Amino acid sequence: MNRLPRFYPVVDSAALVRDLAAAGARLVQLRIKQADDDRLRREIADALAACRRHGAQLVVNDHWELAIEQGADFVHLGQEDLDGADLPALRRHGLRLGVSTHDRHELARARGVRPDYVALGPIWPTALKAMPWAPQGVGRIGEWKRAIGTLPLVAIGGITLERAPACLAAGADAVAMVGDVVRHADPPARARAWLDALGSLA
Ligand SMILES: Cc1ncc(COP(=O)(O)OP(=O)(O)O)c(N)n1
Ligand SMILES: Cc1nc(C(=O)O)sc1CCOP(=O)(O)O
Ligand SMILES: [Mg+2]
Repeated sequence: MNRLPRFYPVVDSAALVRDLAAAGARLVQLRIKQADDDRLRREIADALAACRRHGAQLVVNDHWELAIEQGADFVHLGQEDLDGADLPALRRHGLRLGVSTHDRHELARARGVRPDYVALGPIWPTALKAMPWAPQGVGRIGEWKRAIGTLPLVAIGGITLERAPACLAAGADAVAMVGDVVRHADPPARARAWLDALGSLA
């Protein structure tokens, strides 16, 4: 298992994938929740071209068939997506898999599909989406890491640059975020600040 870059931004456009990859991000997720297949194809293709140009890896959230078609590096799936996804097809086409977890049951289910990383969230409250889970707290990162060992763990939910070191110290291998970068006045500059703060391992 190749180590995940510690800085893992989640964005909703190929343009932002491009800008963050150009700024130095080496793992970026394209998370588009409402779009028709033609637009999704264009966005994924453009995001992938930008990642290839800058030596970054692209994660596609939800849209696993288009991710296979376009040759993305990773797919990220939520628990509700696992039933409908053709996981053997992902493996056949060489895509790696990230799975969301929010409680012990979901962690056990995620581990059962042998993902390349699991995510735990929301660590802190998040404004991005309504979630039925209470904030996990930093302590649960350590609990998850002790449970999964060398399987990479991504922390997500309310994570800011200021909060990130606590997540990494608690055992997260990477930190994922939306608002702290996407809602910043200058997302590429914020990405560079993240990369500087997380050091060469980012
Ligand atoms: C790195 C990472 N972790 C968790 C999520 C959430 O994914 P999911 O459960 O599929 O929910 P949506 O993002 O689709 O609303 C993620 N996207 N990335
Ligand atoms: C997309 C997502 N998934 C979560 C989970 O817990 O599975 S929390 C989250 C939102 C992350 O956005 P922000 O960094 O702005 O809080
Ligand atoms: Mg999803």
